[in-house]
Amino acid sequence: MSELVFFCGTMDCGKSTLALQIEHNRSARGLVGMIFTRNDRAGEGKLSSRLGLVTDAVEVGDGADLYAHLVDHLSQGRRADYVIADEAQFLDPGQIDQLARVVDDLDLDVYAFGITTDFRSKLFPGSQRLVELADRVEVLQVEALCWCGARATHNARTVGGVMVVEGAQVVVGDVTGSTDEIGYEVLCRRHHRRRMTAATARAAALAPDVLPVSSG
Ligand SMILES: Nc1ncnc2c1ncn2[C@@H]1O[C@H](COP(=O)(O)OP(=O)(O)O)[C@@H](O)[C@H]1O
Ligand SMILES: Cc1cn([C@H]2C[C@H](O)[C@@H](COP(=O)(O)O)O2)c(=O)[nH]c1=O
Repeated sequence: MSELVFFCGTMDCGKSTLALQIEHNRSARGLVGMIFTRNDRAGEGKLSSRLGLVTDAVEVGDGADLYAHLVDHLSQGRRADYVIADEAQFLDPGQIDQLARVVDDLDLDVYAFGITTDFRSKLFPGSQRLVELADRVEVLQVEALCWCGARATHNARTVGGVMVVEGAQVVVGDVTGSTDEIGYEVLCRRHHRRRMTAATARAAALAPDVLPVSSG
């Protein structure tokens, strides 16, 4: 029986790497995948991992019908044995319904990968629909870590290392701490709630009022 599986986790926990491994293992056995993505950092029509692997993919545009795309593809006599959808948080809820229909009506496995919550710890609409519809939700087991060493569960958006809580839900970016630009950092819930990033924790530790006071 085919399945809709949602592989989720924070940013930088290995979702795209797993998507590429699933693709590699199936194509090594002669299966052909249909790979969808949206807004990958490597550019349009790419599925990329921080480990350096990248593959071509179909860029999903606003209003694209993923079920119709597969039906067209198959009716032209072309193959698709399974479907991968990376950056699935950026798909709209209707597109997630279309993926569920691919499973039920075309009998193809669909593996979707994405972050569940945004920088304000609110569900992305696409991820919410995946949680509602998926046969299985798998949280990735390679833990991304907060600067404090705890398991990272939340995604923070930063500007110059400082966590921000205002702005558009979608801003493509990375976790490599850049200076003034918008970036991201994964945090545990405690430090996300306190808006304490690695940079602000470091600054607080160096502040004069917390330096040891000499008794002499
Ligand atoms: N230089 C490196 N050496 C080993 N592993 C790395 C390196 N850079 C990144 N990684 C691994 O890749 C993971 C990120 O993989 P990626 O698939 O890009 O994540 P996601 O799609 O979840 O954002 C990191 O959590 C880490 O485990
Ligand atoms: C938290 C958050 C993230 N994004 C963007 C940033 C990245 O481009 C992707 C996540 O990619 P990854 O492969 O999982 O690292 O999502 C965003 O647009 N809005 C957010 O709130």
